[in-house]
Amino acid sequence: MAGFKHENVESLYELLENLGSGHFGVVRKCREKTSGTYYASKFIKTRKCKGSRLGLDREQVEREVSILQQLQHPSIMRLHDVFASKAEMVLILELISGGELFDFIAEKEALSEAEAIEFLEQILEGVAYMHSHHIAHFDLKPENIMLLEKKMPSPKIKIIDFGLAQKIEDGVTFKSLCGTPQYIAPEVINYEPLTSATDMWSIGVITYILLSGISPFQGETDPETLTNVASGNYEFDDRYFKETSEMAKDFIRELLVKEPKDRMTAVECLVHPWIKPLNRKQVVN
Ligand SMILES: COc1cc(-c2ccc3ncc(-c4cccc([C@@H](O)NCCN(C)C)c4)n3n2)ccc1O
Repeated sequence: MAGFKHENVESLYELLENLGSGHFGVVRKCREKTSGTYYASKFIKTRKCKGSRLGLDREQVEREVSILQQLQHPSIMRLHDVFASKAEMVLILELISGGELFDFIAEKEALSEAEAIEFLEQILEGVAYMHSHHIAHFDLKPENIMLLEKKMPSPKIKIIDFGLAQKIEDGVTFKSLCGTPQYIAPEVINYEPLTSATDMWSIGVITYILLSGISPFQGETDPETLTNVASGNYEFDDRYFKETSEMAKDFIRELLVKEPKDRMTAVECLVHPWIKPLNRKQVVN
């Protein structure tokens, strides 16, 4: 993909309906005029000056673009083109039409272990790939996992929103207080160095939610949620986990570990017996 285009995005793309919006900006469906291919276009207002509270830092968006340009994996949404003007940047992205995993879970309340494993294996392959490129996402949550198509027998997932992602450099400490309370790891709250293990905590939380429909650390308020995360205390309430296999609980236990270096890596998760059964006896329904 070339560098940033400076012409008007509408010279090359026909802008269509709004798909949604969020902290990141607005996402619109669009159609590339030359090929007729449909994409998603993410419009991001950039700050006019350093002190301004409106818009995102240009460097922050350039970092997201640089990270996306390094990632080509089936589980990670693809960046196709980028436009930049004085006050706005537009990312042209692979169109993902199946909605958020968050909504998929909400409709089903909880998934079977086999369904959860099918999603998690794809998420872990994408995360193992990004970690192998020394990139951490730092905002993994069901809202940032989208389904490529609705109603497919085996839905394909896409990880989106790399707005908080960072290159993890050896010897370079990265700390941040960003993220969503119920998914962030204890080291984020304690303002300690963040690493790829920070993503693995979030995957433990996502797994817990996929299997139960409830969130392990969710409190009545954000401060209460953060206190629960910092304590690392959670339980497998029998009302939601009585049918859950010990193997699945072990998988979660090996991720929701306060000490980052003691958590499973994405590669270790992919060979955990719950994800990759060693024999038929270990296969879950
Ligand atoms: C690259 O970063 C982003 C990509 C996207 C993205 C990429 C491809 C794509 N195809 C369809 C959509 C889409 C469809 C419906 C709603 C949304 C979005 O507004 N909500 C999903 C994002 N989530 C962060 C709430 C996005 N998207 N969204 C959304 C947010 C991002 O920060």
